[in-house]
Amino acid sequence: MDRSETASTPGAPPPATLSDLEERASRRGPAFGESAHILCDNLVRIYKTEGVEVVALQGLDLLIDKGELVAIVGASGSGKSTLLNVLSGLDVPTAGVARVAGVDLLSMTAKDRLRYRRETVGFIWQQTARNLLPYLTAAENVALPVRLAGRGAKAGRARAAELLDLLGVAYCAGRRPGEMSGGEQQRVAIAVALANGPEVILADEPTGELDTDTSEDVFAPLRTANRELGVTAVIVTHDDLVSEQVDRTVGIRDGRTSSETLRRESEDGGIIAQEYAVLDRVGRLQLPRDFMNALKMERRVRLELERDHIGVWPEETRDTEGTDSDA
Ligand SMILES: Nc1ncnc2c1ncn2[C@@H]1O[C@H](COP(=O)(O)OP(=O)(O)OP(=O)(O)O)[C@@H](O)[C@H]1O
Repeated sequence: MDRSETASTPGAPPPATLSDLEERASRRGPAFGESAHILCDNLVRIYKTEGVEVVALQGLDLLIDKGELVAIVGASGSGKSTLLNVLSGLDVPTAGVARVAGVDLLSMTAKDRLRYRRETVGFIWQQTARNLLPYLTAAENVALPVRLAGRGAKAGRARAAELLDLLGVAYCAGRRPGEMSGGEQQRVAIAVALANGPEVILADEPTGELDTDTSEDVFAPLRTANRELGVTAVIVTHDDLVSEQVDRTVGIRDGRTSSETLRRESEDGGIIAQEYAVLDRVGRLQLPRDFMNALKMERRVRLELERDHIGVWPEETRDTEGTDSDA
């Protein structure tokens, strides 16, 4: 049957014209992650060294809303630092989409990149010595980015006083890094990262060099910055104290986001933590390795759609009751 026949069939809807199709396309829902503050869509980063390729990020998807405080966890080599380097504008991904606070990280000019690193994101490294200039006092370290952004020495001094006070290290204002403890240096480092009022702060193992008590002293100011200044915060960490106190922990495995733990307060004031597998846009998910090992799942699994869940069985099992191994 050709189109002219359809058009002339009495009672049949008229065929769609080009302008109908255009109008329908423009009515499509919002694009993937359109409202997210941080968006990574199918992010790939391949390092090439001496002819050898290492795929550090293999199609990583991540959405973080404005004002969230998120911990990123994963085994050594899973791609956490690579991800932070991309988000901080230090490194450029090989493919995919990376957008932070509306800035497209793949198409920035050198000038945009400088402005992005100076004003949109703040960064805190694990090594305390890397965050601060050793010959400047705490107040001078915090004032420096403000002055570099062209806001003047007076504004820099005022901002330093305000932030050092907020983060509980006002008493360190006149000290150089060598005259402060590791925890104090990291709190000053957070003040430096916040100096130009960034929309996002990124921290790579900020408590990694500290003992448990001092670790709390550093995590608390990050939470303060997140809650009181509304800054979106992403913290890469191995520290349970940090990962267990945020509302959302994202697990990375083999260069992809694999699982998420969401925490919420229960009615009796306790914390309920629920672990989820991450489902990507086309329906792929990674089963936790320990689940796969426990049921000897390899290569292929059998799926069955139930009324309110999907059953997943190892290939050879014909357990159609699905009582023990529903996923
Ligand atoms: N500059 C580089 N050149 C080549 N390979 C790299 C480079 N940086 C990272 N890699 C490789 O990319 C993969 C991911 O590294 P990445 O540093 O992101 O992992 P990570 O999860 O941060 O690890 P860790 O917890 O040990 O810091 C690893 O296999 C690593 O060896």
